[in-house]
Amino acid sequence: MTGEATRGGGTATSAPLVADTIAGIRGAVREHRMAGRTVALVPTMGALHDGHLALVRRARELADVVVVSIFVNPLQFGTGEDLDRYPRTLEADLAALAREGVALVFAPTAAEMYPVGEVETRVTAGHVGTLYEGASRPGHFDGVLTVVSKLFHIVTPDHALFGQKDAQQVFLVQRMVRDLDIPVRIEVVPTVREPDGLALSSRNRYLDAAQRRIALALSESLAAAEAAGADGLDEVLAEAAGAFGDHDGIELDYLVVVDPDTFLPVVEGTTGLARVLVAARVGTTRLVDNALVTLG
Ligand SMILES: Nc1ncnc2c1ncn2[C@@H]1O[C@H](COP(=O)(O)OP(=O)(O)OP(=O)(O)O)[C@@H](O)[C@H]1O
Ligand SMILES: CC(C)(CO)[C@@H](O)C(=O)[O-]
Ligand code: BAL
Repeated sequence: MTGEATRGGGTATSAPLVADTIAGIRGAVREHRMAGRTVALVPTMGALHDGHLALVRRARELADVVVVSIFVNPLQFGTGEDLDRYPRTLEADLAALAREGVALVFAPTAAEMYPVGEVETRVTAGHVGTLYEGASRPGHFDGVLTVVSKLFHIVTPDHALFGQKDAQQVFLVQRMVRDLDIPVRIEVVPTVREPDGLALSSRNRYLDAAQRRIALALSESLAAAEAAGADGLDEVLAEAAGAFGDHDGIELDYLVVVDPDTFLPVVEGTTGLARVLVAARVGTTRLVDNALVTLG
């Protein structure tokens, strides 16, 4: 790697090597490959928390070398969304990754990833990409899949890790890998929660104390859904929606129960495993969560 392509820091044994160019990370990965080492990629947008670190820890179990990418991808943000205010905490992120023994960090600029500005060629997420998160954030999943596919081409990992918290993203990434024959194994890591149930999320930083309490409606709605599973879909939806009735200051965006295999909504009378997806706005902050339920 060239000096320009890297930003080290700390001791050589514990601090990750940080590449901000595609050539730099490719060169660093190539060196590990030549030494016969396997590689796992953890794609993130930074502002790291214990959810991200759970992905990193699992990645360390799966491969010899862990690459964490930190990139707030403009392509997956719509007009009026929080691209500009999204938390950027690179120094703290690097310190956390050093403690986790991460070898390599890829932290490119937008100009490095998209040198001509808008990209003309994109991966399309298809019909499921237009539902739920995709309905509220048009183009979001095309942006996610495009950058994830670029990251796969740049890092060429054996394994890539994603959090179950973003369930629709997981489904679409897995399908992209299958549809496009990308030679990477996708590992899904369970959602890490606060002791009171709130799913960890970088966007939780936007919440004040009162909003933080109100945001518990998401995990409470999922707990209500799980408890009502035996009574079937209509009860699950009614019980889960009830958790939002108890709170002012939160606006339900969607609450839906989907078939885990197709990610399409299930109909009343369906039995077996299904996934409840929920999204809500607390003030100006959008939060998502999901859980498995057994229907019938
Ligand atoms: N609580 C969590 N548990 C497990 N994985 C998580 C959790 N939160 C995020 N992840 C995963 O970490 C990866 C990077 O996510 P990202 O950087 O967008 O963080 P985030 O907390 O989801 O941020 P945001 O608030 O923007 O949704 C994704 O695969 C995501 O699913
Ligand atoms: C996968 C990802 C890093 C792509 O930008 C992002 O969508 C995220 O952090 O979940
Ligand atoms: N964690 C999902 C990425 C996003 O909200 O843009």
